Amino acid sequence: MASKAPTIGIFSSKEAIYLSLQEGYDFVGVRLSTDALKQRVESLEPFERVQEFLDSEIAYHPEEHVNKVIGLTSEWIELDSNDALIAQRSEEILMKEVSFASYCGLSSVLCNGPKNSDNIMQYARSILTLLNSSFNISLIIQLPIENGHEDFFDSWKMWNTIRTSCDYNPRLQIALELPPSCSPPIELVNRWYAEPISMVSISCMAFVPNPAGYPVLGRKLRAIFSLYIRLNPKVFLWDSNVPDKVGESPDYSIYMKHLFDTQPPAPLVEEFAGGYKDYLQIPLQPLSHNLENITYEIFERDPVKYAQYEQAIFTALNDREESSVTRIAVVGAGRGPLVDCALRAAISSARTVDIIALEKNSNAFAMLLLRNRQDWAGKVTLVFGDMREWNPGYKVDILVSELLGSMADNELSPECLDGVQRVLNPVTGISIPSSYTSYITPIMSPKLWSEARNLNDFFAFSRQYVVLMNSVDFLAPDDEFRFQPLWSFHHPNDETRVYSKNQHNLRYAVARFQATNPGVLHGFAGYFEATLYKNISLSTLPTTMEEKSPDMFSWFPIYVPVEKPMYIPENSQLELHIWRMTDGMRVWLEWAANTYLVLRNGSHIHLSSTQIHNASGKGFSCLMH
Ligand SMILES: C[S@@+](CC[C@H](N)C(=O)[O-])C[C@H]1O[C@@H](n2cnc3c(N)ncnc32)[C@H](O)[C@@H]1O
Repeated sequence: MASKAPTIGIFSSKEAIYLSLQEGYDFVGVRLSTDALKQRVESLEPFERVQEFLDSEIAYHPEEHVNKVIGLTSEWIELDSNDALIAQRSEEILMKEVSFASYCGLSSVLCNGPKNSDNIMQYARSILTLLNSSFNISLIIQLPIENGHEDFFDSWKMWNTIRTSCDYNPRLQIALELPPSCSPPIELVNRWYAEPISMVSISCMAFVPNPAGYPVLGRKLRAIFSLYIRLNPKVFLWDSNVPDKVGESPDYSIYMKHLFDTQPPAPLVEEFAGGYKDYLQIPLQPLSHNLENITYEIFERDPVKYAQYEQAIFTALNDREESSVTRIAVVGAGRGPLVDCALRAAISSARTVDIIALEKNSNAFAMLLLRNRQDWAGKVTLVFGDMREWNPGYKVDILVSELLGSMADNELSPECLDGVQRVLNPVTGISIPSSYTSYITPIMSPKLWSEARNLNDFFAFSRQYVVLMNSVDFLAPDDEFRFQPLWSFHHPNDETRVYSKNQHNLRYAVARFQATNPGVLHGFAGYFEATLYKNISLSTLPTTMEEKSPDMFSWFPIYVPVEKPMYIPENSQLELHIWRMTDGMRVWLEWAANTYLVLRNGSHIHLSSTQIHNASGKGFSCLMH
């Protein structure tokens, strides 16, 4: 279900505003000028200017419902006309209409989209002039999801040129028009989903009567619309007859609200963290910082992660001699949820265990002391300190840890576990997790990229961000190569390969992706899979999470941004170079991307490259101490 109540509006005249609102609409779209303006403009000599509007040319004046009105600019203007005079007059009129709308106190106006891709730069320049001449008002450009051109992406390409020319101005938004007979491919539907759609516009002609005579949308339109509902856009119904009295016009608003109400429930993660959609968070550094109580509390709300750990410990215990006593060390125990898992697994496997809980955060350790007294009857051995310096004088059988970040190793699990594996029985010892692998895919997301830029921080594009991704489109086709593995870590590590200054934990990977459709690279999305024990795993990877750890929401993906968005033409290859670097004190990522055009004969032409981001970890690194 959409998270907010829908906002539904309809075309109206100034006189019918009150009536339309009484009919149940949340806003109305009202013309700003009348046909008299068009007639006067057509009769002007080429050297004459439009000057001020005449009384008969103004269709709207400020009134009490001004906050529920969207101004509709003149449909007949053509910023992208081949005729220079028409283009110039159009810009003049649009400037006047927007200025008048702003004076009236309207917060947004709806403008016709471009029609002529040959003159798209002309259109874009006029829009930028308009944005620069107004400060409070948003320009919503109406664009069809597809414009009937042979190239399905033609309408999107025009938008992309305008948006890029206007330097991603946040007051430039889209009213995505869903024509009654449209049948766009899913790649195009998904592409628009990543764009700043503030409105979906549907002609009232698209409604057809159902058997009971009520207006409804056809199956295809309903399916497309149902996806965009998740963006909480305004819905604008146009082509309607302006009613003279309440109850006269068909019940479009009731039907649209019904459509919102009958959407399938949102994924669990959205119920839990819907407010965090597309919100950039700097990754935690649980090794060098002490986490707050609330952070632990949020971790502990995900039942799936702990169920998987419990199952892994249970299976590992079952694999041990029935009569043996198993020493389990939970390292980085936090407030103790994995200790609970180990205790429950011991009961269900009927094994005798000796549990040690180690934690270096003195605040969380206070909680472990309390829990040991209140919940564990003092049976758990508590150790305060850094696991890398722990010298218990005995070996443990199972080492349980959860030190994973959104790209698996980015919270320095490898560095911590390398340091503590000395205490693991070298022959039969088990590490839970036993391995993990990071995955990556290129993404287009004007939203995430703009959020990073709006941080106004010199190092904004040197960091990675944890994000519940929503306004994102994948640039690689939906096949087995969309998400590519970068590197893995295994525990216990082969000690002969542990070098000084942490050099054995350096990694370098090159991932190559085909892009069949055009797009813009705004960065990469990172995920991980972890094997806890045998076939018991955790996954945040969209292709395997359903099978391995369904409904787990402990980790959002990571956004690895690129500083300059890079246009990706159709049939090109995208190459990511990514390094996990370390100097023995810190660990950081560096990354860069290249694009190549793939010719029919299979040869590649280099198109462009990004800089290497975060060189020497100058912008962002994780401290090892
Ligand atoms: C992601 S939290 C997990 C907490 C808990 N095990 C859970 O699953 O809810 C990681 C914990 O490991 C601790 N930690 C990280 N590095 C550590 C180290 N080198 N030695 C001891 N504790 C560490 C942190 O303080 C934090 O409490």
